[in-house]
Amino acid sequence: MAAVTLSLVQPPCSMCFAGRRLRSVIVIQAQRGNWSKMRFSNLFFSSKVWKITYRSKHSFPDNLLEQVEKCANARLETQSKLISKVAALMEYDDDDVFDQKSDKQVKEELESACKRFPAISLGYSRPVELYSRNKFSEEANRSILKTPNENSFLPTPMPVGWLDPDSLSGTLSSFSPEPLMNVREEISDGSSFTVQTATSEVETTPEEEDSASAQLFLSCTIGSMPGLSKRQSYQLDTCGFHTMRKLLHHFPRTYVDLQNAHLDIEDGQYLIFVGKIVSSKAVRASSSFSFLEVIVSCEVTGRDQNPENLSCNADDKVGKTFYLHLKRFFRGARFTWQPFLNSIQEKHRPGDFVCVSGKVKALRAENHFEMKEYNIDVLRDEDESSLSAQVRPYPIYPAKGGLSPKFLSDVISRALRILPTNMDPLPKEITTIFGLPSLHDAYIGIHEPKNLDEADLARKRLIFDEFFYLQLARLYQMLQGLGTKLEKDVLLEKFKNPVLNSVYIEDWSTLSKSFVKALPYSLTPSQLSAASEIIWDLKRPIPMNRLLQGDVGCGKTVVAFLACMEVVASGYQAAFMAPTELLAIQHYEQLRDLLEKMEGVSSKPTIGLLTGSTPTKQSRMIRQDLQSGAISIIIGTHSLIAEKIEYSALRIAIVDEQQRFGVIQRGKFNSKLYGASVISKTGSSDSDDTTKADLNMAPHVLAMSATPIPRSLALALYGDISLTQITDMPVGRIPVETHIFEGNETGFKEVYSMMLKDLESGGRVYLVYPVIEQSEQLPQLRAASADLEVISQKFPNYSCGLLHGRMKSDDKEEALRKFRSGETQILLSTQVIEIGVDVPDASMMVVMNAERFGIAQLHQLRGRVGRGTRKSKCLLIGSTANSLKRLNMLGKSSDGFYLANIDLLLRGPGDLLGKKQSGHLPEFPVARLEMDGNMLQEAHIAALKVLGDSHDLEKFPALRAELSMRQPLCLLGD
Ligand SMILES: Nc1ncnc2c1ncn2[C@@H]1O[C@H](COP(=O)(O)OP(=O)(O)OP(=O)(O)O)[C@@H](O)[C@H]1O
Repeated sequence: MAAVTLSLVQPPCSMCFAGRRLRSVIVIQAQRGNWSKMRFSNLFFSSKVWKITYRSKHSFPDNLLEQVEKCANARLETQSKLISKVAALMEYDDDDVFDQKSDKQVKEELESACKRFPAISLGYSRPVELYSRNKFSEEANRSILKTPNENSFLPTPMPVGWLDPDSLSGTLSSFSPEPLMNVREEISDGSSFTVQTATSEVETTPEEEDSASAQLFLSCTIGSMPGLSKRQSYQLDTCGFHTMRKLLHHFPRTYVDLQNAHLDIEDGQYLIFVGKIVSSKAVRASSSFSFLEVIVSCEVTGRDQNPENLSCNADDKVGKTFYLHLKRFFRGARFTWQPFLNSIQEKHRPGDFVCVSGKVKALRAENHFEMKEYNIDVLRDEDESSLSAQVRPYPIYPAKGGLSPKFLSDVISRALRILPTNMDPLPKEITTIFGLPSLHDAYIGIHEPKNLDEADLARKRLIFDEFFYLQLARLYQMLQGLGTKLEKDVLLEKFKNPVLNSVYIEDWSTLSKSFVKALPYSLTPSQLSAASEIIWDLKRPIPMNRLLQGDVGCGKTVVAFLACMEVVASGYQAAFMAPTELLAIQHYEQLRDLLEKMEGVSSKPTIGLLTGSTPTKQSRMIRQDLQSGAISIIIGTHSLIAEKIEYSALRIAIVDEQQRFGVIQRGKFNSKLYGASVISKTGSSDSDDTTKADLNMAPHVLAMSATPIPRSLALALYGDISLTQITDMPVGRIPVETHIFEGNETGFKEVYSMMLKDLESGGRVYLVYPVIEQSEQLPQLRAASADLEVISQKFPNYSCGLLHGRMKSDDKEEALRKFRSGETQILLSTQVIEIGVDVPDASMMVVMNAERFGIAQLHQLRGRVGRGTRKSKCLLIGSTANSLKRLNMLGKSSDGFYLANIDLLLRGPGDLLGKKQSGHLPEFPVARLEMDGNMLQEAHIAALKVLGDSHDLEKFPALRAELSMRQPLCLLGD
């Protein structure tokens, strides 16, 4: 049997609960038939226990009974002490049961009781505090949760300790609510009844106290919410609703259109009725199951829609009486007690006017409907009915952790009643500018909207908050890293007017100018302005953080090379990090060739290549050269940020954003601050800007995105980054022709014939497959390895190569080299070639099972061809006729940004960015980046405005507190 440990040294509030629990235990155990063992000095009290419990057959916890029994033979004071407990549990005043004693007597009694009942540790709290049910929550609790409406949401005056069936019924099925199991824990855990806030330090002045405490509301623990039983708060807490914020952020999944009842009710409709209770019956169905059935009769009037009655006057209204059977079920022995059943039955009195809303289910009898999930409000009089039966959206909540939607909606509704109106941390100015409701109204609007527009506006505000705090945190963190107010102002200004500054080519370094001269083509206007913008940044003593965006094949790499040249010209080092080894090698070779062609430069930059496959000895030498400054541009993969790598004077890190170079990696580059002593050997510095302050500056970061990321996504991913876009294509590019085929016999026949034609005219063909090996699970997928033989046989006059991720690095490079040089004319590959592979002579891209790839991905693949002057084609083969629809979109547009936006809408950001990158996207509970991207930009502007007004948010303490709560700095990386 469960042992009960009662600690009397608990805080008063918890004692009150401990008492209630103990009472429950006594009642339950007495119900089990042990009531007769109890000895009480007060006969009336004894009979009360008997009355309540006579029907039941439970057993009493031994030790408690023993104590009570022993008490009967003990001294009067000891006896009365225990009886006092029980009496209070049974809601009687001490005075009814025993006489008041002097302090001395009490003290003596306490000491002797401690000896006699080791299971009970007695303290010095006044018993009355322990049992006073009025001290349900603490004063501090109230100071935060108090509102004018509060009283109406305090617990209904049911017998103390009894569970409110209305709110608990839903939870019972999923929890095993064995009341005894939690007794020890609940009694001993008194601390949870004090107000606990999950806030970090919040600094407020006395004047702000009021609003600050209102803002703290959201951080109050769920246990501090008035009107919840300890059990309910425990259940809520266990299911993740630790704070009021968590609870209020359990948003409705959807809303159904709640309409006023009409004459032609259909099964499954959500309707509102106003009517009169006809009967209310609570029935004990078995020893552990009971139910309540309330029948409400409702008169509904309206025009008769029956065609047979069309002869009637159109203005004539007819009436019908509907009977609603509202049913609620209770599982658990304690819900079968007659007093409990009486109490719930009495809550709904026949004759009461009520407003009922919920989903109807037709019963067999005509005009009779059942409602299992419903809301019922008792109206004061019949006149109120017209007011109550207003059409409104009916929120449908998702269940969570076993808590039923009904229970959650009830608790949320209670929380809304005590929501302070002045809880909004956002400055009023911001909400006004962006036309947003206050936070209070947003919570009300999302949970209990009067109409769908209100719900929509509320959602807008909540989305705005999600985006706003993300932006604010990122910008705030950046500002913290800057020293002077001026620097901060300049940075914010730069974000407000992003395309602000650039350096004309005349002012570029000699090295950069010579590099431009060495190019076999002239830069496009877009490339020029991108390079100028970047070079302007490079000349400033603030670390650059820029994203270079441009459609596939637009020529981003050469712009990045120019940034390297500029840095090297100032006597510093540059690191260029590629996502794959293949690309690192490609960039290295491209740069090496261009440098070779460079003329009129006394000392050319020295370059190095470092990847995971670089032999140990060689990599050691490269590391040494980096440390000494002998290498001025290093190209490689992730190995560039390995711990052992030390740079002598790293000034810029260029990163291909395919790998989503997050703040954490950026931090790694930051940790590679160069030592002031060593300056790169190429230091033919034509800039005198190098100051001492420069030497300790974190490197500039230039990220390159081959995926044209819609601006909203870029903001969500980076927030703090400046954008540079290349919007034009090199001159002479011929748009790639896109053809879509169904992967049937005819389709393939046509594809092969087009391939042959292209090969005959000297072209080179990529064949891209979704998988390397054929799989039994997905036999419809063509596999690169398996197809090598088939294709070789089909095109016997041409040689085929194979390239996939499982090959060794050398083999991959060899396969690509052969294809680039023309030794092989057909390259069967997986999507490893999707990123950055540049073979200008390739003229045809064939994608097998194209529906397996995202639109943005296919656009990237298509970008592998048409990079030279040859007319190129892209053939997309869909497995089924159905899959062709989506592929057709590619046929219609070659604009990467347009396609990326479509992909974002169709498949969400995860697919657009690929698993690796989308893993870095923040999670937004209500916002969908693909739908709400515009709001992100508004939030960005708002964050800039707020920080512009107060760099460290000193003017907005509430906002700062909220920010620290929402965005712990550890989440922001670095
Ligand atoms: N202004 C230009 N005129 C002609 N050709 C150019 C120009 N700029 C770059 N190129 C060439 O265009 C091809 C593609 O350039 P690059 O690889 O830099 O593109 P990218 O934007 O990085 O593409 P991807 O997104 O595929 O990585 C290269 O062969 C490059 O030499």
